[in-house]
Amino acid sequence: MGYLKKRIFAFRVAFEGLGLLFKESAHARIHLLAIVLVSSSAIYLNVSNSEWIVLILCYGAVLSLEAMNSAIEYAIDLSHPEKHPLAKKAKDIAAAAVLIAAICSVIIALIIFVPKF
Ligand SMILES: Nc1ncnc2c1ncn2[C@@H]1O[C@H](COP(=O)(O)OP(=O)(O)OP(=O)(O)O)[C@@H](O)[C@H]1O
Repeated sequence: MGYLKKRIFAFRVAFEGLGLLFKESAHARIHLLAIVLVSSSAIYLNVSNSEWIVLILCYGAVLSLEAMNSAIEYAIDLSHPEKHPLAKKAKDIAAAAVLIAAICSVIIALIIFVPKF
């Protein structure tokens, strides 16, 4: 496979992964709904460019960590389908990463939106 074909293939599988994420993870779909609702409010309340940049960084952080969380869950289920305390730790800590980003995003959204009311 040539260099360009390899790069195009890598993009294609990454987009396939994105499709899988929203197909298989209810949490990812909930995050997407939250993004649509927050963005609609941001348009309605005419937030500034810098506020948009912070919101988009939050969207990226939450969705990326949700994708990593799902990938870690699949990797653990593949490598160790039986119950194991380390599998539990790995999955719980991966879920905590999403939670941290989500809590920070809610605080940021409050800082941006509350003064506008
Ligand atoms: N192999 C395992 N050994 C021990 N505990 C596990 C194991 N698999 C899952 N668990 C526990 O069950 C919880 C839920 O795991 P699961 O893989 O079902 O993810 P989930 O949170 O339901 O994510 P999703 O909704 O995206 O499927 C984990 O956070 C962990 O506490």
